[in-house]
Amino acid sequence: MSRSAAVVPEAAPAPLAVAEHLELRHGDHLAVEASSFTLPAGCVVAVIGPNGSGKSTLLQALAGVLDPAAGRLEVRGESPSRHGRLISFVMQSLQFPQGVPLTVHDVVTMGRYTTAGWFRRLGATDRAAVAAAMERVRVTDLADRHLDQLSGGQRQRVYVAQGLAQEHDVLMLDEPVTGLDIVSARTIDEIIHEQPERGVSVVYTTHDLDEAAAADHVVLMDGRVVASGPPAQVLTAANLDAVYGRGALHAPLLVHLDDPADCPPDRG
Ligand SMILES: Nc1ncnc2c1ncn2[C@@H]1O[C@H](COP(=O)(O)OP(=O)(O)OP(=O)(O)O)[C@@H](O)[C@H]1O
Repeated sequence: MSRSAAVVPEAAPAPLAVAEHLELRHGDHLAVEASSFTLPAGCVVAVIGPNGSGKSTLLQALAGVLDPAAGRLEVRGESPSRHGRLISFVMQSLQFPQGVPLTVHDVVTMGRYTTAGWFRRLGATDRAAVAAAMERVRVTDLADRHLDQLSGGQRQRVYVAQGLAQEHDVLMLDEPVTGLDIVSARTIDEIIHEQPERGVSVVYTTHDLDEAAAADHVVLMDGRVVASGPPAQVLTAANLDAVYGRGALHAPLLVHLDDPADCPPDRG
């Protein structure tokens, strides 16, 4: 008796994050009004919007350092605060304290402790992860310099190295290329886009429309999530007019859309 193989529908990949009527506050200030969206996993997600539109606030909530004021937010099916140690979060370099007497090597190594455990002695694997991260962002030659002796752009690269050294499978970066020279910005951009092939999901904020257009998924913000989806659906003239003002920006040329991303389809 011949048996035909049952056709099992492929399960939809689990999203990276799901928000329903999410509200975010800093004290009394409502920074992000009720927003609902879904972010795909294994992709590069760019968050874009004007100054003060809530990008950093949203990233803080996704990274589990700011609790929702209302609504629901899940990252990989759980409250993000439960993932604190499983997400690499690179803040804007301006938000880091100045005057801390640490070397570049110390700062990158600190990132590794979030993976290894604060009270554990770091082993060969940890040291290799630190060295590889410093090499990847080209700060190895700065290893013994104090942070205070670095330019803003060099410091920014050190913090990206700290995020990479953690080797978590979610990497969140707040304006990682702001203030970087062309070569450094390109290096960070390459690092961001090589993460999905390593199984790492990336969420990062940017002010650069072309960068957002090159992402797999875009979140457009203006005090709330105005649109969330593939760049061609989000970065439309109508959406950009609504957020930045009529005619202020031109929708980018979305050439990469002929080359579909390997991301799961948007369900947001
Ligand atoms: N710690 C804070 N306390 C009070 N209000 C805050 C705080 N951080 C941010 N805000 C306010 O929340 C809103 C969103 O700020 P957020 O930093 O998320 O914007 P952003 O889009 O990242 O801006 P930018 O592009 O300038 O970095 C702004 O109105 C801002 O003034």
